[in-house]
Amino acid sequence: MSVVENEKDDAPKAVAAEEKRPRKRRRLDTSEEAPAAADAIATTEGDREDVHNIAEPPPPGRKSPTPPVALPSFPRPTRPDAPSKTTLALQGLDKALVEAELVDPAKTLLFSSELDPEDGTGLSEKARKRLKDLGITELFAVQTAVVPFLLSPDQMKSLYLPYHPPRDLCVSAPTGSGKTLAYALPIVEILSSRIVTRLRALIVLPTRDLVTQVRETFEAVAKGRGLKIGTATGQHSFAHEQAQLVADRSVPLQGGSSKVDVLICTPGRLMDHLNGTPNFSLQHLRFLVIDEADRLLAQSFQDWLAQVLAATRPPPTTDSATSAPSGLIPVPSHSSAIPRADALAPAFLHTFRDVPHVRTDIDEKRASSCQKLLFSATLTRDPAKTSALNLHDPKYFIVQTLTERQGADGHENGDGDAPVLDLVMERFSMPATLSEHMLVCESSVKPLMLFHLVHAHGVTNALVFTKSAESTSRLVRLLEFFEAARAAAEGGHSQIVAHAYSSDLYPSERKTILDKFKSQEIHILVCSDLISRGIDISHVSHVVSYDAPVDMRKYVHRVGRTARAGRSGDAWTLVEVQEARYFKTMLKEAGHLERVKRLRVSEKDVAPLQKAYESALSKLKETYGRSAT
Ligand SMILES: Nc1ncnc2c1ncn2[C@@H]1O[C@H](COP(=O)(O)OP(=O)(O)OP(=O)(O)O)[C@@H](O)[C@H]1O
Repeated sequence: MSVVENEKDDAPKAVAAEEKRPRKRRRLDTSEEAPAAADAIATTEGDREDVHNIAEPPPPGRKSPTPPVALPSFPRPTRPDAPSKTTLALQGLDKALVEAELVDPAKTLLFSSELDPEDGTGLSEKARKRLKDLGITELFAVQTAVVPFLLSPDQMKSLYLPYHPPRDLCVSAPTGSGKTLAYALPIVEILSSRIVTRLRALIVLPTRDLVTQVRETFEAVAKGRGLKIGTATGQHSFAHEQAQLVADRSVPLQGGSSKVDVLICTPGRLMDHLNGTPNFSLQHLRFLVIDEADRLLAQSFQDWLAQVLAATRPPPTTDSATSAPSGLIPVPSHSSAIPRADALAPAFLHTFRDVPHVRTDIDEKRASSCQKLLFSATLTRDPAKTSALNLHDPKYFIVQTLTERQGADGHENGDGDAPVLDLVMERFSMPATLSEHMLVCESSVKPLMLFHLVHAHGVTNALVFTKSAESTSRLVRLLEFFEAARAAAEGGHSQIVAHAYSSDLYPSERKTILDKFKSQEIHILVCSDLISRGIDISHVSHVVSYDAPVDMRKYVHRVGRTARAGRSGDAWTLVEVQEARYFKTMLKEAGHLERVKRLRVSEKDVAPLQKAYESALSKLKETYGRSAT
């Protein structure tokens, strides 16, 4: 009984189980109908509906008809197109860099000497007048972008922006395009509103010579604006510099005690003051300029960048630091310094000793007001280097000739090249007024080739770059012997005066030599890469790379010593036969090979100089007591 009952009970369950069990898969029909039905299957949406219709199960009671003839066929998966070079090059880049604003180097902005809010420069009447006195009547391309960016809107002119920190700025613009004025002008404009002196602008440069040069620009622009400008390069004793930079060193002052508004310095000396000068403080910095940024970011000297950035930021406010009552900002460890309320930067006010700040929910976060400005003709795109700067919402400007790849608006054309691509691929922009040549020759005839070029082109204002201080002095001696031999043989010739310029010289000697070169008492300055960056000598008509530069950055900076500020200039590179392939590949990779024309010099061309040259060579051998070639 129980068995029957059980059977009865189980029956519906069995049916249900049967229903749940998946139907047996129908065998694919391979009958003759199949191809016809398969033809009906297509890949369009409409056709797919047909496929579903075919696959409908037969109505109940009917014998199963021919099952679906085939599974729908879909297009074979194909490999996607390989990503373009552009896509690959832009991978992993900072969004800000990808969205860089392109500036046409030909763009200029004429400004009137009267205040004109319409021109969008943001320049005050005083600044316009000063520029006019300096003979500057228009802004160059890089300045048309950077000056308004830093001067407008109006709130950006504040000395402190603790609740609304300013955007940082990265600028890549060709050599001689006026980058110095692009940052000096807005800095002077903004700092001129100050009442008390604090160290508010720090300009870091890689060499002493550049510090001197940038100081001259600042002094020229800031004349009559009441700002104090200082330098720190190690040229003077440390104590002397300390006395120039800091007013009171006797007691520690929390807000520092600066005697200058603007400090222009090399990173090494900056570190010395940061670590060794009492009351030297960077808490009030409104501007941190890193000129020749790619070179300076490559220098890890004493981890200078990290230390400088740390000194501009307010110290953290952790409750665990002291036994301050709950809700009160603890007194930081350096609280032994004497506070002066007005001397502390707003973002540092919580460090004010003995005046605890009651923290509330409506307290706004205060940040450093320091705006970082990076400049170079060969700006790095290395994310590792730029990330160390901790840039705040950076804006990039790239001054670069519009190529055929790009539209007039600077945005990419059909082939997908973004404006930033040239920077990413290290295809640096060169001055349009520069003409470039290379001369491939045996290393033994390089001096003769140089002398030929100098005389054939009547060169009297040239920089000649060599690979070392030793080859600099040998070349200068040889040129002196050559000029003397030539004058003796031919008589009546005015001689070319050459001088070596190297780091072995004392700063005062270097200044004298540069001054003589500027006044054209010296016609040719033979040097190493010491002055290949940044140095601005307007009348340099020729740059000769006597020893070919080893990388593109060096090439760009060397040749950029001529053709500055819209003037024309020539750059020649002497390339030894065995170096030619490497040099050309370097240019090609930088997309620059077509710009550098080949120069050919025949034996006939140099024949008139041969005798004097041989005489000079034997004199040099006597002097050095060994082979001179
Ligand atoms: N608006 C202007 N009008 C006339 N001359 C200018 C203007 N701006 C800059 N100059 C001049 O152009 C020259 C080059 O400027 P600067 O040295 O700033 O170039 P740079 O872009 O910093 O070059 P580099 O990359 O080689 O350092 C300087 O002699 C400067 O006085």
